[in-house]
Formats: sequence, structure tokens, C-alpha cells
Amino acid sequence: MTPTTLICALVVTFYAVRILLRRIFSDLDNIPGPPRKSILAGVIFRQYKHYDYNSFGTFAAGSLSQFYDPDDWAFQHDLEENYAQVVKIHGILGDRQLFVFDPAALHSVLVQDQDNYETPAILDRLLFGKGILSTALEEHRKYRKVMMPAFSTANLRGVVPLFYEVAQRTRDGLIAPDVMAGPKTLDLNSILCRTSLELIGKTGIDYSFDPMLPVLKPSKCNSQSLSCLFSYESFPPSFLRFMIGLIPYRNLQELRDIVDLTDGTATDLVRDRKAAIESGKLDINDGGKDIMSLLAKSNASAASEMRLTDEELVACTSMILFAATDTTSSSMNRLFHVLASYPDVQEKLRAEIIAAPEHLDHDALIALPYLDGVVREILRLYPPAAPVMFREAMADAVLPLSTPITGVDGKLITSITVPKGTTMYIAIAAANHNRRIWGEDALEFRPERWINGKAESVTTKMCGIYGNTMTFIGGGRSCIGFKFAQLEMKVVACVLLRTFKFSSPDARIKWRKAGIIPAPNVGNEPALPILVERLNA
Ligand code: HEM
Repeated sequence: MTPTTLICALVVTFYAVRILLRRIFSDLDNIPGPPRKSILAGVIFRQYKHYDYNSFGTFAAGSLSQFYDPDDWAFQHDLEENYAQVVKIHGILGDRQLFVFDPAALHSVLVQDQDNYETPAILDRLLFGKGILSTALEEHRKYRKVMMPAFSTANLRGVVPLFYEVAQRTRDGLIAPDVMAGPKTLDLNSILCRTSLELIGKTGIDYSFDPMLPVLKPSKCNSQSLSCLFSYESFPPSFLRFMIGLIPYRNLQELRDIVDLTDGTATDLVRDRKAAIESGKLDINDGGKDIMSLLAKSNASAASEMRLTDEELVACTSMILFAATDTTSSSMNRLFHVLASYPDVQEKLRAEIIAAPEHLDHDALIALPYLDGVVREILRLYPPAAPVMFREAMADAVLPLSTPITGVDGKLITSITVPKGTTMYIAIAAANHNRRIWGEDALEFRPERWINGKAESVTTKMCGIYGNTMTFIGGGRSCIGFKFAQLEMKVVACVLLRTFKFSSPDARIKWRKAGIIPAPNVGNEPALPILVERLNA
């Protein structure tokens, strides 16, 4: 054996033994959690027996499937209800992982010690390609710095009229013709998914995906499939085009077309906007209100070392389309499902909307208290990017706890030593449902809890960027579109509730997880059948 081979063998053996020892003995063993099902797979594979491989996004998520089983809400509920605020769970080959919803621990992971807890870039890069979601530290901050100004309140003011225009087209093109002759059960899922895509198309890249006419129903506007689109984007196009052509899956072929469309449009837009700015035809302080134009302007005025390349700008736009479409269509579906299920809430909300002028500007819109309470409560109780986001500890760290937990050995634990490489699950839904924070009625839908800032005043320990919920998480990787998402919901609610009444949701509606995003289904098909009636017809 040559010295080089010997050194290599020793290094490999060292790491193999280290990994093995970490699998057998872990500092995390004293943290209580559900029992391991098998040494090989832990609790992870217990869901695989009925795992739905419809989406490549969920497929790529792999070991996260214990949370992403489309129909299994019980596993997460068990973790929320029956353990302390940090729970140990078992991954593949005995890997110990932490499910975290303790406020101090969340603050440490997402804010205080955030550079030590990064998103596992390989998975994100596989899903999304290089961009804001898949970069870390300085590189990530660069993306954020250029992207944030596009989402400022001043810019959102300019976007609100575009939201109204799309919501009115939904009303007049997709709903009104169907209920002209009388109340009718409509699949609101299809309508709201088309609306979400059109909303982000118009406001994101100044492009209309959908004329919003009843006869034309682009099937790609399906809230269970957009995540698929971006896994497709992360490989060389020629290879993917070849592969996709071989896969007998119609959705995928349609997604290929929509990716081509968004990518092509974004590329043209970046080129045109840049040329216009450079030639002085487009004033850097003026021009389009769409996010793409705002990004181009923000980029042009950034210091040269912070500036993104054209390719990076196009990638940002694609990522925004991904981040904005399925999440908002899920939350809008939830909004109308809940309103149809709670007629008193719907009536109260309609009364507030009708008492206000028909077209509200940004400030008037956010000042409607009951509408604000309803939207916040929907996003708290049913977070669309649920159930978990994940992080990985880059180095050994100490996790503080706001409430000590009793270890397996019966002793009190006040902080946890987290070994490097530990997977941390940011338990969004568990944090939003936590009775210690939100009170005994945490699992009830109660918009009133938000009126006059009541809920925020009792939940100050939480680091969530939005009303202290973890829906958009918190810290340096929190959602930059959280105001945008609420405004969309508010405008669509204002426009549709003025004209229609929603009732009798189909009893078969079941919320299933599509990747990380819940969507309404009947059987295994996305659908939200609800009775719609025109008011004062
Ligand atoms: C109800 C709707 C939405 C929810 C629940 C949601 C939730 C989230 C969450 C939880 C993250 C953190 C992801 C992580 O840490 O890995 C995130 C990031 C992000 N979201 Fe949203 N989002 C929504 C809508 C939007 C919209 C409408 C946009 C843009 C128009 C947007 C743009 C982004 C971007 C760019 C990031 C990456 C931020 C970063 O890494 O710094 N989101 N979102």
C-alpha cells in the first residue's frame, strides 16, 4: 500500500467511524420524541406505504416525507400536542433531528445565530437552481438587498390597482357567467389557482397568462404542480426537454411550456428594461410597476459589486413566480373554504367591505380591521408553506429554550447542545398552534383575536415577521413577499364578497399536502366545490 493510499484509507475510516458513532451515540438522545420505527429508516419511511409521487418536488424532498405525506396530519399533530417545544425525531440510519417550536430556540436559529443554521443548499439548488432560496451568507444577502426594494410599501401601493384589475376579471369572467341563472356549485380551486397565477403574472413580469374566460381553462394553473416546474429548471434545458418528452405525464409537458414562457418573458423583460435604463429612455425612478421592472431598477442603482447579472435577475423572477403562486392560491382557497364554512364571519366581513368604497387604495385596504383579522387568522391557523422548513447546523451550537424540558433521564434541560450537521425543522404550524403562546383557543378560528393588535401584544416572544406567527418565518431568510400575499388576499376578498355569497362547501373536501403546500381535494383530485350565489341579482 502506498503512503497516499494509506492516508486516504485512514481519512475515510476516520470519517466513517465518526459518522457511525454519531449514529449510535448522540448528544440529542436525552431529548424526548416519538419512538424510532426501524434502525435503518427511523420514523421517516413509516409514511412511504401511501406516499404520493405525483410531484417531483415532493419526490426530491426525499427524507422529509414523514411531514409531506399528503394525508398524514396526525404525525405532526402528535409532535405538537404530546411533546415539549423541541422534539427529537429519527431520520435515516439513526440520524437524530430536532423539530423546533420553542420561541427562544426559534429566535436563535432564525435570528441570533442565523448564519450557523443554513438551508441545505443541495436540495434547494436541485429544486430551484441558483438563486435567493439556494444561496447562503454573503451571496444570499446580495440577492436580498437587490430584491427587497421591489417589495417596499411604496411599490406595493402601485401594485394594488393591478390586483383589482385581475380580481375583477375573475369576478366577471370566471364566476359571474356561471351563476347568472341562479346559484351553482363551482370549483373555486380552479378559479383561484388561475387567479393566483394571473396575479403574479401581471404584477411579477407584466405578463398575462390567462384571458380569464370560462372557455379557456389552462390546466397548468394547478396549485399542486407549480413546484414541479422549478425542479425542471435546475437541469440543462436540452437534457430536460429530452427527458420530459419521454415521460407520459401531461402536466409535465404543460409545465415545460409555462417555464419556457416565464423564462422567455423574464429574459426579454430584463434585456429591454436594462437597455431602456442604459439609454436613458426609462427613468430609474419611473416606469413599470411590475416586480421585474422594479428589480431591474433596484439592480441598476445598486453598487457595482452588489449588482446581479442578467441571468441572476431572470432566476430571481422565476423564483418569485414559484414562491408566490402555489402559496397564495393555497391561502385563497383556504380563505373561501373557511368563509363558506362560517356564514357569520362571511356576513360580518361583507358588511365591513360594503361599508367601504368599492376601490380602496393600499392604506385604506390595510386599515379594514375585520378583513385584517380574518386574513391573519387564516394565515396563522392554516400556514400555506407548512408544515416545516428546514435548516442544518453548520457548527456545534447551543440552543436556548424559553421553557425547560424534562429529558429522557428525568432531569431538567434548559438548553440543548446541537451537534454540527443536525437537521432542524422549523415547525411553522406547531408554533402557530402553540397554546402556550396563543392561549387555550389556539386551534380555533377566531379573527377577533387580532382586533386592536391584541394577539401581537401577547405573542411578543415569537420572532415571526408577520404578527408574530411563523407563517413567513423570521430573520434574514423570512419571506419578502408577505405583504404582497396579504394584499392579494384582501383585494380578492373585497371584490368577490361584494358580488357573491359562498356557502355549502362540499363535505368531501379534504386538504392534502402537495409537497409543502396544502391544497383542497375531492378524492385525489384538486377541487374546492362551493355553492356560489350572486347577491342582488
Ligand atoms: C401566503 C403566501 C406565502 C407564504 C406562506 C410564504 C412563505 C414563505 C416562507 C416560509 C419562506 C421561507 C423559506 C425558507 O426559509 O426556506 C419564504 C421565502 C420567500 N418568499 Fe414567500 N411566502 C408566500 C408568498 C410569497 C410571495 C407572494 C412572494 C413574492 C411575490 C414570496 C417570495 C419569497 C421569496 C423571494 C423568499 C425567499 C427569501 C429569502 O430566502 O431570503 N413569497 N416564503
